[in-house]
Parts: sequence; C-alpha cells; structure tokens
Amino acid sequence: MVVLATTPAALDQISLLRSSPEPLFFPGVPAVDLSSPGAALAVVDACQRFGFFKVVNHGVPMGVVDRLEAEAVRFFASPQVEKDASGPANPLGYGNKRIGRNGDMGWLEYLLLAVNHQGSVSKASPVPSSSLREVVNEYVGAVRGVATWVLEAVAEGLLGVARRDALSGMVADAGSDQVFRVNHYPPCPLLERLPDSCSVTGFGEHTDPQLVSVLRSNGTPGLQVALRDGRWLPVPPDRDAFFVIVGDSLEVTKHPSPSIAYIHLLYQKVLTNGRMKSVRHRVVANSLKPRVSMIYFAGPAPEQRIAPLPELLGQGHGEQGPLYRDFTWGDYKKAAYRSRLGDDRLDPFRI
Ligand SMILES: C=C1C[C@]23C[C@@]1(O)CC[C@H]2[C@@]12CC[C@H](O)[C@@](C)(C(=O)O1)[C@H]2[C@@H]3C(=O)O
Ligand SMILES: O=C(O)CCC(=O)C(=O)O
Ligand SMILES: [Fe+2]
Repeated sequence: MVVLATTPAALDQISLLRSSPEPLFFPGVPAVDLSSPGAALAVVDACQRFGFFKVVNHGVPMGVVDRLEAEAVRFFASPQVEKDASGPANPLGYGNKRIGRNGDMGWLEYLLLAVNHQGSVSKASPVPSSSLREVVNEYVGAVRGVATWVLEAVAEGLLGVARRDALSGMVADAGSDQVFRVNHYPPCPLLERLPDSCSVTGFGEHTDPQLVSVLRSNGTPGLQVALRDGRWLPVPPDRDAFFVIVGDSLEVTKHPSPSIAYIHLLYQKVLTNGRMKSVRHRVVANSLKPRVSMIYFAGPAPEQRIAPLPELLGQGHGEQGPLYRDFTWGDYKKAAYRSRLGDDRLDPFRI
C-alpha cells in the first residue's frame, strides 16, 4: 500500500497500490477452447498451474452477454437516488464503494444478487427492475452451463467419467448457494494526480470463497491475478471470453507424477499441508474508461460438507494429517462474511 502526504478526498479510505513492474516472466493467461477434444485436460492443467484461465468457444450467445451489459450500464447511469433504492448492500443489493461489512472500500459500485438452484434471481434479492431481472436470469442460465462444464471436467479428470457430476451436482442441488454480481468501476481521473507508480484499488485483493467463479468484463483492463510467487499479472481483457477463477472450496495440487493433476476439495488441501492456494485477484481502477464486469459464483448448499471426495482419500497426500477441522459450506461462508476482503479465510479453520 502507498501512503501519500495529500490524498484527494474522494479517495478517502480507498487504498492506493504501488503499480507492479511487468513480471520478468509473463506467462499469459491459459486459454481453453471448450469445443476442442482436449478441453477437459486443459481445464485440469490450468486449474493446477494457475487456478485461473479463460474459456473461448464457450457457446454462450453474445447477444445474451451484450443485453446484460447494456442493462447494467443503464442501471449504473441512473440517478443515485434510484440506485440507492436497491441498497445498501447487506450483503445483497446495490453497494457503492463499500465491499462487505467490515470496512473494505474500492472505487466501484455494484449489484449483488442471490440465485436459486434453477438459475433464477431469488425472490428476496432487491432487483432494480423487471427488465434487469429478466436479462440476469437469461445470462445466469447460460453462464451456469460454463461453470457446470468446468466442474464436470475437473471431476472427470479426478475420478473418471462415471463421477462426472460429483462437483457440478453440488451446484445443481436444490439448496445450492449461488451469487451473481455486476461491478461498475467508473473512470478515476484522480489517478492523473497521483505519482506514476500509484494505482487506486477498484476491488481489493482476495480469493473467492466458492467452488468456481465465472467472470466476463467489457474491454477495460484492471483485473490482475497473483502468480504463485506473489507477483501480479495484469489480465488482458477479452469481451468475448469468460474467465474462470478457482475458489477456496476447490483446491488444486499436483501429484508427484508431473503429468497427473489432482484437484481436491478444501479438506484435501489440508492433507497437502496447506501448500496450495486458490487464486488471489484484484482490480485496479482506470483513469479514462469505465469497467463493467459480471461474475457468477458457484457455491454448494450450506449443509454441504467440505471434505475430500471419498475416492480421493488414501492416495498418499496425507503425510501430516489434517490441519483444518471439518466444516460445511455454511460454516465457511459465515466466517467469510466476518472476514476482511484480503484475509486468509481458512485461518479460523486451522486446528
Ligand atoms: C469483505 C467481504 C466481501 C465478500 C464478503 C467478505 O466479508 C469476504 C469475501 C467477499 C467476497 C469475495 C467474492 C465475491 O465477490 C463475494 C460476493 C463473496 O462471496 O465473497 C464477496 C463478498 C461480498 O462482497 O459481500
Ligand atoms: O470485477 C472484477 O473484474 C473482479 C471482481 C471480483 O473479483 C469479485 O467480484 O469477486
Ligand atoms: Fe473475486
């Protein structure tokens, strides 16, 4: 974080970041072509190496995406008093600068909605208009297909084709906990008044607590992901692609045999002695262009135990025994909502 002698008042409470120098080794974001025969293996490999990848040829009609983006832009351009009618986010609804309940701030406004297991916005969510509800339902219906496909590929890679639904089934479950979020990062002209080495936090660094998140943005850059060595990799925007983020509840590790990737539920991470991390990411503000992103978060039902898939037990990863106590998604989510954005949310679960 950077501290300046005089920070513009509008940026009060929003952390300034030191712009990272270009990484020496710029690996690029792995791209998975969903229509290719090797897609499932490529998903497993990308999850294992980065916890992050982009999906092309995903089959989601761009018309659906464009309609949602247009509705979102219209909503965020509406008078503040109208937007505030759907807020303040607690945690659902319209939020402005404040992220969560514990003091995190960013240069953005957003709408956070709950989604039921059928992929429709829950009745309880404060949706500003019926046209937005309709288009969000249409979009979520389509993007859930991408999340399902990714989870199926992961399960197949781990357990074989017969257990393809082992992870995706958790999201299809009647009580599954899915969330949808649209973020709007207005241009931040104040950036011009800061030293070149400074950027403004749009969305502070964090991991997503769920299984996987599927993100789509307009053409404005800002998203960065942390490489395993801690350096930040700027993600070039791609309006036509979806970006998949591995969440805390799904962990990736590598079997001693270099060609085999094993993806474990969180408990399994304990058995690998905490060496593996879900991907940290953040958004930095742009001085000129607005960024609009929409993210679908696929989570299981609150009573779902976060524990290794039975078939994965006893495969030689457990030399040190579990470091975490047994918990459910409900336990984890409750703790997550008490944490700060950048916290290591697994900490309270360590034995
Ligand atoms: C600071 C917070 C915002 C968050 C809840 C939390 O207490 C910690 C996790 C945050 C996060 C990150 C991913 C998603 O954007 C999100 C909706 C989620 O499930 O966990 C947000 C939460 C939020 O904005 O309410
Ligand atoms: O807006 C983005 O591009 C990323 C936001 C994000 O990481 C989140 O909402 O959890
Ligand atoms: Fe995120």
